[in-house]
Amino acid sequence: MSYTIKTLNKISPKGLSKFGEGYVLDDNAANPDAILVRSASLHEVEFPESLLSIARAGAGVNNIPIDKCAEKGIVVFNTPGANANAVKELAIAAMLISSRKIVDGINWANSLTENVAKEVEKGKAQFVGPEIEGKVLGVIGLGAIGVLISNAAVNLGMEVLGYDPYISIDAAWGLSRGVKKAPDLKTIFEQADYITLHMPYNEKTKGTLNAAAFAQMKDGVRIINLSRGELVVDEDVLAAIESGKVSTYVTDFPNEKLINKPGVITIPHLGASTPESEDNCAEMAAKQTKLYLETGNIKNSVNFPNCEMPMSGVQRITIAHRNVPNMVGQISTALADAKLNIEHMINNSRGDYAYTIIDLENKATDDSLARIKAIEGVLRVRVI
Ligand SMILES: NC(=O)C1=CN([C@@H]2O[C@H](COP(=O)(O)OP(=O)(O)OC[C@H]3O[C@@H](n4cnc5c(N)ncnc54)[C@H](O)[C@@H]3O)[C@@H](O)[C@H]2O)C=CC1
Ligand SMILES: O=C(O)CCC(=O)C(=O)O
Repeated sequence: MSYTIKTLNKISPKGLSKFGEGYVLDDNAANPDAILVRSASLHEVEFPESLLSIARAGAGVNNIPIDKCAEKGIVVFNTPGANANAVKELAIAAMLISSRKIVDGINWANSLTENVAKEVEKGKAQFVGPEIEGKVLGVIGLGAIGVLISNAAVNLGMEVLGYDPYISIDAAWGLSRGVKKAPDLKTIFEQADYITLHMPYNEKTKGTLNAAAFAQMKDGVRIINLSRGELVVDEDVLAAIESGKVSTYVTDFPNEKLINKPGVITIPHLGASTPESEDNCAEMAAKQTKLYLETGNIKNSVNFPNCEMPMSGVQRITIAHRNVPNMVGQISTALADAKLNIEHMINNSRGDYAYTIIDLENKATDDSLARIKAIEGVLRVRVI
């Protein structure tokens, strides 16, 4: 069996090498079995019938229409935590450059033409900025990145307040005891000297930092946004800088409104741009894709449930379907009517969608497969 993988964006060769024999890597494939992508938007893309999966080599999946994919039985993966350390390190740098006027200072030093050493000592007073030790950091979103930055900030001597209404048990276990729980955003807004955003961008989080939020914050607060531009209302943060409410806004998401504005430091989406994180993300994306193509097992999907079973029997069929009653009953009946015996089976659900893996003792007939495909709510049937 040979599979074609289409790659969008620069995906680390170390990760792509995981595919190995039997895989064709083609940037221009018209009918790929799988896509590997970083930040390229797939919202306007028409997906071919051949496409079985999309793997986001990274965390945020707002560039992928995950519900549309689910309806077509296309499994979407991401790579949880694979670039978290890279973002944590940039977040620490962002806090420091938001405080110490390092960027303005470097630009100024480079603009000097003569008597440089003397001019530096005379002019440096304009670039004084506060230390972060002893200050209050508000972390919004305590997932893979939020936990790392919270713990690092505690170690740097900051007081850390964390807010996450959906925190996972694993994330809670990973948090330093020094991190205090904020019961709501208001607490973060009212108490933090620095606020850093580490939640996903979606309809609920869009514009979380808006004029009403800035009004509740301390004067001179510093805002770090390495998550997604849309979480902060550009006009409102610019107005808050103008009024002195916000001292500095560091964002990894420059746009025409934000570049070259006083008080705004724009970084060209470098959060995950380290060799280590590019390798980690690509390796994880490749491994998950390979696993899915070769076994139908799903690991780290964002639109279907995770579902894994060791291969057994003579033939495996997988069914991606809507999460509706009696689906397993209808599938089993179609198989039983064709005198097909199930050796092992697993069915998991997640929200509106579910996934079933069945290992058969004998090969499925075309008729039985056609019957399963025809069941209302079945989105994709694969024979492996
Ligand atoms: N600048 C860059 O290059 C990168 C940016 N990112 C961005 O950072 C985001 C977070 O990444 P990870 O920590 O890896 O994801 P994650 O999924 O591990 O953590 C996200 C956390 O946000 C929480 N959350 C969801 N809605 C929330 C809300 N309304 N308020 C507070 N918390 C909420 C979730 O419960 C979860 O704990 C990604 O979605 C992505 O947009 C991630 C990696 C690189
Ligand atoms: O691939 C990249 O450089 C961006 C990473 C990112 O934004 C993410 O993982 O959400």
